[in-house]
Amino acid sequence: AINPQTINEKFLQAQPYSFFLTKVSGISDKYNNTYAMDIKDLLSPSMGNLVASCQFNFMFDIGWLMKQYPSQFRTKPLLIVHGEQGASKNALQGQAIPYNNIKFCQAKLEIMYGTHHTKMMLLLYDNGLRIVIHTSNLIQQDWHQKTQGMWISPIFPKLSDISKDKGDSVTNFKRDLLEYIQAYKAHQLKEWIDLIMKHDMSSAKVVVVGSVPGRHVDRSKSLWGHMKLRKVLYEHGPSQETVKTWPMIGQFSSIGSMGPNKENWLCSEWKQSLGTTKSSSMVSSNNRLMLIFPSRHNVRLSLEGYPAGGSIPYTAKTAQKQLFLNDFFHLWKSEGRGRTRAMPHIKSYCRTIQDGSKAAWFIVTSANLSKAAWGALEKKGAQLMIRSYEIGVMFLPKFFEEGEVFPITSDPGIASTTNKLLLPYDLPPTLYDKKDRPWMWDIPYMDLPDTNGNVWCPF
Ligand SMILES: O=C(O)c1c[nH]c2c(Br)cccc2c1=O
Repeated sequence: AINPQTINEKFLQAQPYSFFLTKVSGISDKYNNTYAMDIKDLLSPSMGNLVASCQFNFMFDIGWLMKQYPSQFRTKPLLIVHGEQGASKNALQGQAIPYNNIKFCQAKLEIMYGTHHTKMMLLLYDNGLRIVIHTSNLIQQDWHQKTQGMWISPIFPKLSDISKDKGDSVTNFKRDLLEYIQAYKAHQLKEWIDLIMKHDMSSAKVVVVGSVPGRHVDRSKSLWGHMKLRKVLYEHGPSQETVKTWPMIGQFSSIGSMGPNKENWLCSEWKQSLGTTKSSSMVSSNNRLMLIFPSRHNVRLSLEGYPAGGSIPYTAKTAQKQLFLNDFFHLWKSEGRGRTRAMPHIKSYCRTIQDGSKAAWFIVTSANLSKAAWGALEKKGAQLMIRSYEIGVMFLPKFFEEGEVFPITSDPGIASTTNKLLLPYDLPPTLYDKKDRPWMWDIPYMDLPDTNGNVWCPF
């Protein structure tokens, strides 16, 4: 049905990829009625009769979050997994004083500058368990006028006790999800680990790509970050022959320090991982890397205006050290999804044919373009150092019975009448104008007013 009327119809229409964007206030309904979910849709009784939930995230407004649950679910046990320490940890716990159903789990962050970026919902119903892996903070403005992504699992049924089958899928979704959650080594997560073990996730078609802080060596080196991506592409990726001229695309809402030049990390180890193909990890330098990141004018003309930039924390100090990135930048454009003015907080990566009609793989994740998120090889490649917790899911054609590549589109109308994977932005990407610059959140923009007639003075 091109115009689904119920949450369930919307969910069914988006299968088998089950990749949605968040609803955006202020754009035509036709861009919100299909392939888009609001947080209230996710938590609605139509999705399942909630028994308990677990919310992994970076930023929380607990009062607002509780209002997103239907009233009958607001007293169900809720575990909040966060990365706050000290005073901000106390402040977060202070927000939950009125709610005696809320417990906390502090993810340990033992490496400097690491953060708990992971955004994931574990939703336990009376008839099974659903996982949502997404990109939105649990604050109102992350669900208002931004482009955010989410993968919504089916309801995984309970394993029949007698079944010896451990309930995993061909993509080892369950094994990888358990390995990720076990890496927290947090006693508050034990009951959720036990619950995951008891459910049948054999229908999961996506691959988990997560990051946990640490200096990972030997077998662990390929469990996380861009080395997990490299391993998955080496085993399940496209043939070198098929994609040898295909560009790689990174799309994100913040950028870390890339080092002194593109050879330091971006176009060496990171690009090598994105460019890995079945049984071959060489990537020819002529494979283009295109980076989609909001420009100053993207932000100025957005629905939120300059304040959208408050969630695009790229600093002038970091930008100044890496002007080589300017050759890679492309605009945020999402005419197909009606979201050109809904600034991206989604992070996604893919490899597509130049004309944008096919993709070899697609990832939606919490991970921005940073060594902290994806990891940096150290000790001559013997260890992968990751600072932050991240999680995302990877779509590979072979697990969706698609040949070697996905047909893709950015037009929901086309997606609804074919089985094409629907992307969040327009392809091919559009280079910045000569004079445009990447958005930086810590410098003033006084010369031109934004959508709401305001200027930006971040002091
Ligand atoms: O992973 C995320 O969601 C985010 C991480 N860091 C942020 C900073 Br620093 C400032 C403003 C927004 C964000 C943000 O949204």
